[in-house]
Amino acid sequence: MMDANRSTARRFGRVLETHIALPLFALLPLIAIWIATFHFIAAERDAAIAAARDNAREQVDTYEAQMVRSLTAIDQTLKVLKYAVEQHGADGALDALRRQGLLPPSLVFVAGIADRDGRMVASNPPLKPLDISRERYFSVHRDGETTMPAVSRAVGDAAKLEPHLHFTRRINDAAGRFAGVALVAVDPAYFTSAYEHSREGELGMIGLIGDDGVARALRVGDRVSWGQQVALDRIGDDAIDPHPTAPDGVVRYASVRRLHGFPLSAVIGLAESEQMAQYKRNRGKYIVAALTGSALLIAVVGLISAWSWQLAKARRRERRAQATYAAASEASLDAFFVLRSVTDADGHVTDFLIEETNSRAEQVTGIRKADMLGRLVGDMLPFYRVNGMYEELLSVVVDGKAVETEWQAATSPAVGRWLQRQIVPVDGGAVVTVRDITERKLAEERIRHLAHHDELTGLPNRSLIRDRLDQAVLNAQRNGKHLALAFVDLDGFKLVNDGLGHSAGDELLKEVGRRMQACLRRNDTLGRLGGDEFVILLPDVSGEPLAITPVLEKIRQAVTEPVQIGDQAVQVTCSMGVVMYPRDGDDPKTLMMNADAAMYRAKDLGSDNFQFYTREMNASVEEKLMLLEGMRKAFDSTQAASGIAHAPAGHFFLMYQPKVDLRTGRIFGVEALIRWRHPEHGMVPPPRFIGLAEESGLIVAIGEWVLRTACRQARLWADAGLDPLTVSVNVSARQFEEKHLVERIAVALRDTGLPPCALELEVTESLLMRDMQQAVERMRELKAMGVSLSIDDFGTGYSSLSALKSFPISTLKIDKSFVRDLAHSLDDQAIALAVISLGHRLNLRVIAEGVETGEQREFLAANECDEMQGYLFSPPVPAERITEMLQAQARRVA
Ligand SMILES: Nc1nc2c(ncn2[C@@H]2O[C@@H]3COP(=O)(O)O[C@H]4[C@@H](O)[C@H](n5cnc6c(=O)[nH]c(N)nc65)O[C@@H]4COP(=O)(O)O[C@H]3[C@H]2O)c(=O)[nH]1
Repeated sequence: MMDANRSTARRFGRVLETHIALPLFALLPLIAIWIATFHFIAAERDAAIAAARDNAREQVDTYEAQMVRSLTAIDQTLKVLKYAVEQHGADGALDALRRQGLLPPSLVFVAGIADRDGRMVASNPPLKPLDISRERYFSVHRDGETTMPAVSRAVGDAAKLEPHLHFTRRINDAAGRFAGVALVAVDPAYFTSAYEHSREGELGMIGLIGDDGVARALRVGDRVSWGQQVALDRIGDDAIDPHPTAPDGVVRYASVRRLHGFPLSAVIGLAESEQMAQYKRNRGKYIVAALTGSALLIAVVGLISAWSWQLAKARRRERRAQATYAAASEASLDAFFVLRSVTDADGHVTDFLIEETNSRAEQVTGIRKADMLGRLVGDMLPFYRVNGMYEELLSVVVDGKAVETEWQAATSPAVGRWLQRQIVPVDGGAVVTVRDITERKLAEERIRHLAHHDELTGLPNRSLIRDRLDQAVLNAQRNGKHLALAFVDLDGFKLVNDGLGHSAGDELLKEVGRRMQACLRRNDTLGRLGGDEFVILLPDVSGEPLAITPVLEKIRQAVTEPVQIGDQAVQVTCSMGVVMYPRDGDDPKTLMMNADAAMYRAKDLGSDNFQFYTREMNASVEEKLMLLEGMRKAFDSTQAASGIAHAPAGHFFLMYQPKVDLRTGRIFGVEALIRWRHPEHGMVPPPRFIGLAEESGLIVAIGEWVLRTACRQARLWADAGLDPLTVSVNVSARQFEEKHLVERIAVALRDTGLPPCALELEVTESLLMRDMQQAVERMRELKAMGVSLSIDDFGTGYSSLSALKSFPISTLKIDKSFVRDLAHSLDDQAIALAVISLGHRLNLRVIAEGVETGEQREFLAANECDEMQGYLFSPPVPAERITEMLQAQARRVA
């Protein structure tokens, strides 16, 4: 209902708008103009008609009077002629009248006398002989007396060729008998000479019409005619209606007067076109004036309406825009303020007045909208003169350029929130929009943090470290200072990660990160490159490596402290490679490369230490490349020359180290150990190239070659009838994890014909811990095949006892690092004893490697270690030497 009312009101309001109302109102004067015009025209026409009628009447009256006078004079002449004839006879009548001066002027009138036979007997002026006996009027006169004279039609005759009218009267003799006719001949033009152009116009008609309806004289303009038939009955006395009239059919206001005493009527006709000409001219003028007035009115109204329509349209558009803007700004998440500049007497802007705002602005300012409108910003927010906002507004208003600023609010209710204001100049002021961008800022901050930090530890990541290093190098360059960069790699982390799971690994990394961080100063950077690799940047150090040794040692020790993860305490160490700027490189890339090299050197040197970079380290990187290339070549040529007992330089070959039963002293097996004689560098020890082969993946192919060669050799020994031997082959992690390991071993055994029980695979403790479940499955398959397994280097890793229980192994090997100081180190003794008793408790045989001295052997034997291998008995030797040993042993037994 309300809506309907509102829309009606709106429609009504629209009607009242000038561009609609004005044309409507303009119709009134327009109609008035035309009513008045037609009224004037009608009045004019009536007046013109009335004037025409009056004219016609007046003129016919005048004409009538003239004609009566002329005709009476003619009739008088006739009567005089008649009397004279009766008195003097036809011959003397004219002379008598001439004498008396009673004859009419002969120029205009011809007075004549005809005898009873119709012959013209006398005339003035004298005429040629004329006979009128056949004229109608003659017979009329002959046949009887008439009261009025007869008037002939205009005729031309023998006496006078030009047509003329005969006015006649009967002449009687003394006895009253017909004696002839008195005649006056008159030119018809005589009766129309009263025609005046000024009165009758060019088309006016004036004339005498006989009672027979035939015109005796008729003049239109200058032309005089006669003889036409004129319908007198249509011409009334009052010339009421104009109608077509003789002789030309022109429409005339005509009026007729019957002439008393004559068989004639006087007729006046005034041409309607001439009588109404003035009226018509005036009518044209009125219409032109009305048209001009209307056109002017329409033009003015049209212009005003168009202008008003444009104005209304613009206003409507503005209103709609304002409504849309108001709705949009109300719904907007941005606060907005429409500010009008307030100026002083000199025209300088001194403050800004709030003209419009929205509800969001209430939330941002904490001030009600009603309290803001109409107030000066300076009164409402006094601090705006000190926080730069006023200057900004001023510059926008003065320069006419929009500005955008982000700031953190320092006052409530938005205190602490990030806001963005945009000031846009408008006519007479500015519009300020304020947006809360806190969420965006936080998200940006978070993205920035994520982009530059490691998610797990929250430490700077590679890109941020690189940034800081770049910055630190630049600073050091500029200020002539030094900086140190250390690459830290955790030793044994993989074991924890693989053995205890990734979350344990993650915990360990976080804890180690925290500890290292605790050892550093605030402007040092600790970052994580990924995996178990960390980086430490000490941006401001003295150029002396010794000066940073304490902090490095502190870090090393902090890392080494056991870490409690769940119910288990784990321990890792770290290897650090350290470089100094500018000593070890003058750009970030070189520094990082060299720190990496130094870190690898620390690893090579047995881990749990830090190494300062030296030039030689890079050489070892080159050496690695050289070794890799050499290994590839060596492997190819070894393959090609397979079967040659003593391999030439550049080939791989195997040496065998006997394994001896500690109780009996008999050789019961051998360990196959690979050897590589480099063509230029001579013998390359396995620790130098096995890791590289592992890294490059070459170990899989090399390992298979070792396996097949060792099996073939064992088969040769068996075939030679020597004591049964078990050949042990080292299997590296990469090899062990290789998909087809079990098949490859089966094929090698089948190809060489070696019984599976004669083969033992040595795997390292750390290898098994990488993926315990898969490792156990593999071992079970191998055991099912008949191949035995032993754990190499036992005691160096983190094998849990429960894990060890589930491994299907037959032998535990005590690492030579524990055997080395067995005679003196109580710790090593304890470890050896623990391994022996653990092995025995799990029904495993225990073998000690690296036995070099009798003391070591005694200790091991005394503590029930089962087997041993080491230089004490024999270093690794070629196969032939083993053959000899076995033969000697056989001989001893025999
Ligand atoms: N100090 C000392 N050392 C002794 C003594 N007796 C034997 N050794 C050395 O101890 C290492 C025993 O091998 P490992 O622990 O399996 O350690 C091996 C093994 O892990 C790896 N390796 C050797 N050959 C192969 C192979 O064919 N395949 C794989 N995957 N690894 C191999 O290289 C390591 C080193 O091999 P080698 O240099 O041949 O070094 C051998 C051997 O020469 C001793 O009384 N005192």
